[in-house]
Amino acid sequence: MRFDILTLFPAMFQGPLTESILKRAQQAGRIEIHLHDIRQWTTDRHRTADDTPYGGGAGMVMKAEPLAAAIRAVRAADERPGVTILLTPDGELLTQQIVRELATLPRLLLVCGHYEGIDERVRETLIDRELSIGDYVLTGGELAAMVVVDAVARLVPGVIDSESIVEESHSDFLLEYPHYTRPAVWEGRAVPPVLLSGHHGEIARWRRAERLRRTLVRRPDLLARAAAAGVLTKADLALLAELGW
Ligand SMILES: CN(C)c1cccc(CNc2ccc(C(N)=O)cn2)c1
Repeated sequence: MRFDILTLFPAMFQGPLTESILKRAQQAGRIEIHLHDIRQWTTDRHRTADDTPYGGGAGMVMKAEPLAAAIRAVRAADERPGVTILLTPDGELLTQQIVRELATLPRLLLVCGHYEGIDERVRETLIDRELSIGDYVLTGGELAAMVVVDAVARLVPGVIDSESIVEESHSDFLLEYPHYTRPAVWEGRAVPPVLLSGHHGEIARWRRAERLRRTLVRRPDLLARAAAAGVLTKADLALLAELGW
């Protein structure tokens, strides 16, 4: 899978995309990440990529010409079809479902807006999809782009061993069960005995119950979605009834 990132600050990506899993994935050729400095497509002496908003108001808006030229040039750099995504607080909220969908694509172009955003005419003509990583405003789309690359890349085959793809959390809407490892007692706190029992059926039941209980307490909204999606079994519903749901 190929990621193209269009940004005014390519240096911001050193670190998250050049270390650990994403670095190894690139070395192994599972993913390619290409960074593009939008300023490369400015044409004036001052390399102007943003300007004041028509109609007045604070902040700056990213200019259409350099951004459009950059998107078109980057798209043309590889024949694989890609989806061009703008990271913006106004976008569709990113979920694991969307991440799974994006991970099936051959290519993603991520546009990192800055300041107060980008000229609307670029959004209308060249942006295929707008995504937000959460309801908060950042100084730029770069961190949001890194989150998208991280979440999507980890689902690309061969990037992490399939066993450790903890797809269950959030794939059926339920939160994770609690995890423990050695020592069996730590500062006087013992690991739940069922986990040391070796009874795999009981362990599975205990884990499912914990996922339901934690989701009920922390994310009742996810529980409602799980019910609507029909992923709760009769046993789940019985247990949730006992918990007062
Ligand atoms: C309209 N506006 C302020 C704006 C428009 C486009 C880009 C930017 C750059 N900042 C971002 C980007 C993404 C996110 C997110 N939540 O994904 C938060 N902040 C801001």
